[in-house]
Amino acid sequence: MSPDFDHMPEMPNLRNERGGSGSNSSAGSSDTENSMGNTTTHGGLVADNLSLENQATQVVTDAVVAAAGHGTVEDLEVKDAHVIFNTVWNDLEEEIGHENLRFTKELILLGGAPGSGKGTNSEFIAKVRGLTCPPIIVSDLLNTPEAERIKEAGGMVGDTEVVGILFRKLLEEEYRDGCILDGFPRTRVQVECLHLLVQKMNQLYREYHTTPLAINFRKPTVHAVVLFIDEKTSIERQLLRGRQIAEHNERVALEGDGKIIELRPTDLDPIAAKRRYRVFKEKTWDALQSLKQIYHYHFIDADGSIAEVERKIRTELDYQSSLELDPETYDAVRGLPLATEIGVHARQELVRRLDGYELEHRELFHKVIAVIEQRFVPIIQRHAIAGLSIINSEDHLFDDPLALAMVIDVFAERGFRAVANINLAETPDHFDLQTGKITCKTKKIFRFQVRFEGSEIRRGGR
Ligand SMILES: Nc1ncnc2c1ncn2[C@@H]1O[C@H](COP(=O)(O)OP(=O)(O)O)[C@@H](O)[C@H]1O
Repeated sequence: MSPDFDHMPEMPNLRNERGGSGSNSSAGSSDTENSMGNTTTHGGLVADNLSLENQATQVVTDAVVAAAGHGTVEDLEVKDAHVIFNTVWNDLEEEIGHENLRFTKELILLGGAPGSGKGTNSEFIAKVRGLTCPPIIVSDLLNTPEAERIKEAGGMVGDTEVVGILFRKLLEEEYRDGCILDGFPRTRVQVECLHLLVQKMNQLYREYHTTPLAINFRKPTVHAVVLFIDEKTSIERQLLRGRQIAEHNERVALEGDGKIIELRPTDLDPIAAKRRYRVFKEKTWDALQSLKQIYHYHFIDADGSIAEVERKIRTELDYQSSLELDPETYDAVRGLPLATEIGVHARQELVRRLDGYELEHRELFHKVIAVIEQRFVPIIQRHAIAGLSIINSEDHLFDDPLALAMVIDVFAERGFRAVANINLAETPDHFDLQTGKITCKTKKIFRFQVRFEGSEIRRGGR
């Protein structure tokens, strides 16, 4: 196995192959082409589809900024969350009494970008889960003048306020069997507060388990349902909602029948709608993803018609419950990504990686692009009909694994599917007449397979 791979960053579609001296690797210099891909592989390391990026945007809370330099962002957020949680919890306990801290049995956390369909699908999800109470729409709970002002600007209300109001709401009798939380958690601090709440609920369950009050303290279950849409769809749907509500309110004003619905300024202004989506991406997305490590996690690709999304939600919820995995088994596999999730994210991650190359490795990136343009593209053009080119290169540029990853990503961005192999070809270099020992020279050959839609040529004769 090539030692290069010991230090190789994660990269997509990169294979390491060791070819013996008999391999068909082209030993010539520069880039060569080959129309047959018959490489010999000997137990090479395969590192397919691994992501290069590890650049998740960090959420920085006010407290973190204030305390900068005293620990990691995560540590500080956990501390923040403990302070917030303990304050809220102690207040509640004092106000209503320990044995009245009766929370819900089943929490369904409904998350997703603005416009992803949380409001649209919450009734359907309630039906599927057999819940009759209305969803708790967290942003509707936040209606103090200060909170309204923040919401109108597309920002997020402070964690202390959200957690305080929400926990109080969750204690209402009608949510005892379960409830849908539309729009919580939205930050990592809120995720931490949720963990602490679930811990307390579990403690209460254990405490009252063998007492006559046990029915009020059932073991909680938590499901996270995450609806995924991209930025463009998010903005389109926010604006669509704005138009629908404006039309509805006009009708109500004209006919005097029905109720005026609150119209969010961000639903009328494309720039504000975009800002709202960005806030979601920076602060909420990672927080939602982290839920899959702990709770039942349902990722839904929410692109498509309302009926299609409903179908996906039903399939996902039915599927997970029909598996009836033992909790320990489920715990063991839950951290692995779902196939649907990977497919949907692939494009976004590619964009993020490409932008990262331009920002952080500009010189190498432009060298790679130049090689592709000047040496690879002419070869590919000659194989336009076959839709497959195999290009061998000995360019030392590719000694850097990042350069190989760049080739694959650039091709992917342009609609090609590329795979890179490294062949180590050993050619006899020296023959010792006395001992009979042959010394070989190892040559590294980078082989790129580039696939694309070939051209249909109608054969003559008809
Ligand atoms: N699958 C869908 N296809 C088309 N429009 C949708 C879909 N889901 C929701 N919408 C529309 O998008 C807008 C925003 O949906 P909403 O449920 O209010 O999103 P959220 O609560 O996640 O912000 C609404 O006008 C809704 O009718």
